[in-house]
Amino acid sequence: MKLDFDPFLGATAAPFAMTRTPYSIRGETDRLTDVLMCPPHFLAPVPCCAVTRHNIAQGFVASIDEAQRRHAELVRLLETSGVRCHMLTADPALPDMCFTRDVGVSTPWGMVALNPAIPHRQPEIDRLIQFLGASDTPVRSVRAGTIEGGDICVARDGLLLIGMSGERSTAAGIDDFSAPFRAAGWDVLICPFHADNLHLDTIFCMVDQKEAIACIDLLDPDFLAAVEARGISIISLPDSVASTLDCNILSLGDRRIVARMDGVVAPILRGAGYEVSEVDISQFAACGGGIHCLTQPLRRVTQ
Ligand SMILES: NC(=O)NCCC[C@H](N)C(=O)O
Repeated sequence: MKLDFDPFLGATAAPFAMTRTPYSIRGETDRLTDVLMCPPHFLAPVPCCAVTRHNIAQGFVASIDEAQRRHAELVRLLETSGVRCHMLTADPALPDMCFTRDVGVSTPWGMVALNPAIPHRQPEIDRLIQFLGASDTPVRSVRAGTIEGGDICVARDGLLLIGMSGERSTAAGIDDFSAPFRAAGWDVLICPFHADNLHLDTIFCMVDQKEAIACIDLLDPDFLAAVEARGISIISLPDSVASTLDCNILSLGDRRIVARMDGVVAPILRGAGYEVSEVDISQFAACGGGIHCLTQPLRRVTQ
């Protein structure tokens, strides 16, 4: 395993892009073939984000049985859709580890192990690196600032979108993560938003190469204008879906979407011509994460 791809920054970024890596993603809505997940055996509400704090105050206690059953349904759905699900081993000391999205990102040049801002999530990075050690994938680590995967959207070839609440992802972390993309000539758009919304993927997700769903009133107007200027149309969602994790969908590619059961997004996307499968994620949503957070895509292929 190669532990860094800093040498491929700058002028040499493009040649590196030509090398083959087992795990690689150029676009968030390309066909998904491999995903990294972790069973929620030790899921517990940690008061580290606004949604979870609210639910704890309402008396929420996680039901592990229910969470395991729903997670297994998500895994079955992905596998029957042709996606290989790779599993991390759950750890009683890591109650948020089922939200694999936040610890790593697959890029055209290999995997990036991120740097979570929340201390109890830091050890999840070691588990990711251990998992990747068994593959031939180059792995680069973010060393400056903090950045979490829920804020990163490798939207499509040449376009990277990053959310910056300043709490989970900071300017220094974003600079470090995005350096290879910039060096390879990608457009990088940064979206400031309120930290109560935790991550960009609670209020913005790509559903196709040229379409996204978004809580437009919670997003920076300049960011939205820049996204639209790049030919991406926005399906507008009400602000209320940020806390229900309804916007937090997973694209399987080919206009196939996995969405929250009984939410507002599934019927809207069906109406827009998408094939939508639904999973009950209420246990996870109460802990601050949805389907996008529960899945870390490792490999997508262009359609
Ligand atoms: N991408 C996401 O929005 N992930 C959800 C993470 C929830 C977890 N309780 C956290 O606050 O880190």
